[in-house]
Amino acid sequence: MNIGLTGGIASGKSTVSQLFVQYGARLVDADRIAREVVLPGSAVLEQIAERFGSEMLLPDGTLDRKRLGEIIFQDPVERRALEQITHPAIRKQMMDQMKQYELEDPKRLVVVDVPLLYESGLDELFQEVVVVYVPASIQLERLKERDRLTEEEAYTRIRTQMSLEEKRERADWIIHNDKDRTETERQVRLFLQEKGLL
Ligand SMILES: CC(C)(COP(=O)(O)OP(=O)(O)OC[C@H]1O[C@@H](n2cnc3c(N)ncnc32)[C@H](O)[C@@H]1O)[C@@H](O)C(=O)NCCC(=O)NCCS
Ligand SMILES: Nc1ncnc2c1ncn2[C@@H]1O[C@H](COP(=O)(O)OP(=O)(O)OP(=O)(O)O)[C@@H](O)[C@H]1O
Repeated sequence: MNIGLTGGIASGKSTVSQLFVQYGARLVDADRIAREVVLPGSAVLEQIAERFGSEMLLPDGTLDRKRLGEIIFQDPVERRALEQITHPAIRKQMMDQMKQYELEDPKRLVVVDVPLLYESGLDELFQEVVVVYVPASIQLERLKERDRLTEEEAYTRIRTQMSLEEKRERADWIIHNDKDRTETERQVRLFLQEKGLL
């Protein structure tokens, strides 16, 4: 079985993914793939340098993620341009990994963590979509704290994504991550029990 796991920025997707892994699932992580497809020497990194300028590369040839982030989270045109370059490669790699894991062990759960799952219209690819939900105030606080952002910077990033309320409405299953990690783990176990996976 496969599930698509999504939510908002800093709502707790990685935290919940790791819990699924603890209970035996295999994980496909779109953020991680997004980092792999821009490694030095890749066609994607070359296209980014062409479109955004070679000043997007650090002296060691890797992508200056902070600098590119400052541009794309503020400007929808630039963001679209980056997505058009990166998303096809990310999607292909994601689907390849998912299919390979399913072939290797058809009974084992495959969790695919995709931040922009609904925004990119990928919900039909998965048997079920699980949304990791937190109220907006907690999302803002956790994002500010984790990424050392000001209130304004954190808001700007949150606003680039579909609201968590809308994602929650579309979800097949919701995991509430506003309490402590033990409570979140209880909900992960409940999901696995319901699906006969625990
Ligand atoms: C702009 C980049 C270089 C900034 O890197 P940085 O290391 O600061 O952030 P990181 O990649 O860890 O992303 C953190 C979170 O930002 C959010 N985010 C990233 N890209 C986008 C986007 N295009 N639109 C909205 N939210 C985004 C996601 O919630 C993600 O989990 C990077 O996010 C990127 O390459 N984005 C384009 C690829 C993409 O869309 N990735 C996200 C889904 S696969
Ligand atoms: N139940 C919780 N209680 C307290 N802090 C939490 C909880 N769950 C997650 N966090 C913290 O909130 C922050 C965001 O969590 P996490 O990194 O899992 O989110 P994410 O959705 O994967 O983020 P991104 O979209 O940026 O990849 C982290 O600093 C994490 O340690």
